[in-house]
Amino acid sequence: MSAKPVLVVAAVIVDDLSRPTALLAARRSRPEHLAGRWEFPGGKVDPGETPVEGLHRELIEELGVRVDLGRELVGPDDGAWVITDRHVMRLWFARVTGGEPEPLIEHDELRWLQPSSFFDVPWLDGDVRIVEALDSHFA
Ligand SMILES: Nc1nc2c([nH]c(=O)n2[C@H]2C[C@H](O)[C@@H](COP(=O)(O)OP(=O)(O)OP(=O)(O)O)O2)c(=O)[nH]1
Repeated sequence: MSAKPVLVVAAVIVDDLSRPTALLAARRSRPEHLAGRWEFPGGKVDPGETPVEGLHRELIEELGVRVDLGRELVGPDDGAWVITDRHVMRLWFARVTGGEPEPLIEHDELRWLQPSSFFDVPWLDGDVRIVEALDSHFA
């Protein structure tokens, strides 16, 4: 029997929640096997945290920003997104309300991407279908 998947929460940070034209992608700097690949900022939920609490904490730790959350990007796997054989991810749209995003830990570069350049960067394998699904949400 396989173990229960670990929940990862992440943000699709956009320029405008009601009419997004760009999202903020982050390049991982570690661990080595993920370094150089791009992802949605976020991380694992800690014991005792709700997913939304965990997401706010991760965004402060990783990017130094506070955000307003929009709606969840509901996925096809019981409402979430299976991203690896051990992790399942939930994502929310978000808009920065405090601070300027910086790659503080885990990342070494951030980039705003418009739909025409979504695939200019090499996403983590599990994120590819999420980025594809996002296209229809952008102006
Ligand atoms: N944050 C994030 N993780 C992703 C994405 N896509 C994807 O496959 N993953 C994988 C990478 C990792 O194996 C796992 C999340 O782990 P993480 O390293 O971000 O979690 P964390 O910040 O809590 O880190 P740690 O304390 O365990 O070091 O999910 C994504 O878009 N965002």
